[in-house]
Amino acid sequence: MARLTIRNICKSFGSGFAVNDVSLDVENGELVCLLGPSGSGKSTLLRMIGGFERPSAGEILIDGRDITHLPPERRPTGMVFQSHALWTHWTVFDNIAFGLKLRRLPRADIREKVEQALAMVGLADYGQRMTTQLSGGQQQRVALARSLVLEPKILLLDEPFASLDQHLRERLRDEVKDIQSRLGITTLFVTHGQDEALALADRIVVMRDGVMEQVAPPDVIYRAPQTEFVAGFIGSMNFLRADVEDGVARHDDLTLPLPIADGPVILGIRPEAMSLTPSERPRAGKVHRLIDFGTHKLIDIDLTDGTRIKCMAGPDARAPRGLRVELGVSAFHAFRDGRQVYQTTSDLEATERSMSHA
Ligand SMILES: Nc1ncnc2c1ncn2[C@@H]1O[C@H](COP(=O)(O)OP(=O)(O)OP(=O)(O)O)[C@@H](O)[C@H]1O
Repeated sequence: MARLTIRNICKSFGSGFAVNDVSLDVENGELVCLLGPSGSGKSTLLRMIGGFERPSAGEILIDGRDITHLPPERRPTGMVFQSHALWTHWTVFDNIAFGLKLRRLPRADIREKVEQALAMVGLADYGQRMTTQLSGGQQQRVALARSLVLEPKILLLDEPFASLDQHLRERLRDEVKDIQSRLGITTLFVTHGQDEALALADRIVVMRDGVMEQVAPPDVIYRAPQTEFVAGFIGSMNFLRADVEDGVARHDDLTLPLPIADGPVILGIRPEAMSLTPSERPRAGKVHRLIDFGTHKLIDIDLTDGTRIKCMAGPDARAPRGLRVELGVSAFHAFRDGRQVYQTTSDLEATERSMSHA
């Protein structure tokens, strides 16, 4: 168990910053997901923590000890990469034992630790196989065991399941979460999959262009996105352009009370916060199509200003194509210049509740 402190860390490649002045504290046993689009600096940040990239500025501390300039092998970190880089001419056992042999542990200790690590990742009987005889998911498990066996204080995972199919990815994700919470190991997990981050993380760091847009538990990120970017990146969000006048936001298809200064605004409304009722108005929004997901339905609506939005409805909902509808809204966010300037109390209450549990 360890505490990780990142202070004002920067990394520039040539003229641009891949990571720009990032500061973050990760608590003992916490699992933090770095989430963001391709090129947002997630891997660079992780690689600096692991010692595979030299920061241009800033400090990295583990339990208060400055490790900024130590090489990877002298850091108490273990890293699992997207491509597992196992030694293909060695057995699974030898792959996992390698780091322990470098540390010159007695053979009996090595055997015991490797067997424990294999059991932990569900490969107890696979020690004598060659790594080429394993599936992609099993190879990633070996990569994980190879890191865990060294008992790192901090585990760093860089999109470890990106190359696996969805089903296997979900299974391994759950297994990693189980192992991580059982061992209580402080973990950073890079992903560009929002589902993965929402399912795994104690806290999510949303990154964009090398900076942190928001750092918060998953439900806070979902319910109280601080920027328009975070709102659009996590979950599904409908964005509507509206104008505020005298505390009311007006859009062709929607009017909402909005106690902020007059002027243009972007409204953000989740599909599950929208409801529909049939309309008599000839210029009301119109059903484009309905997709049945079994547990719920998703209805695409074409609004009069040409925007297409999504509305979530129950499994029995019906909405024939072309039906005119009025929109109802139970919760929404408002953004100006990319920043959140207002959100409804129902969302705020949910956020405050979850923060008081954190
Ligand atoms: N060795 C390098 N030399 C030059 N530029 C680099 C290098 N490594 C990363 N970059 C640049 O730094 C930026 C951040 O890259 P990084 O790999 O950290 O992003 P990422 O969020 O992990 O993306 P992905 O999800 O695609 O892996 C990108 O613009 C990338 O092109």
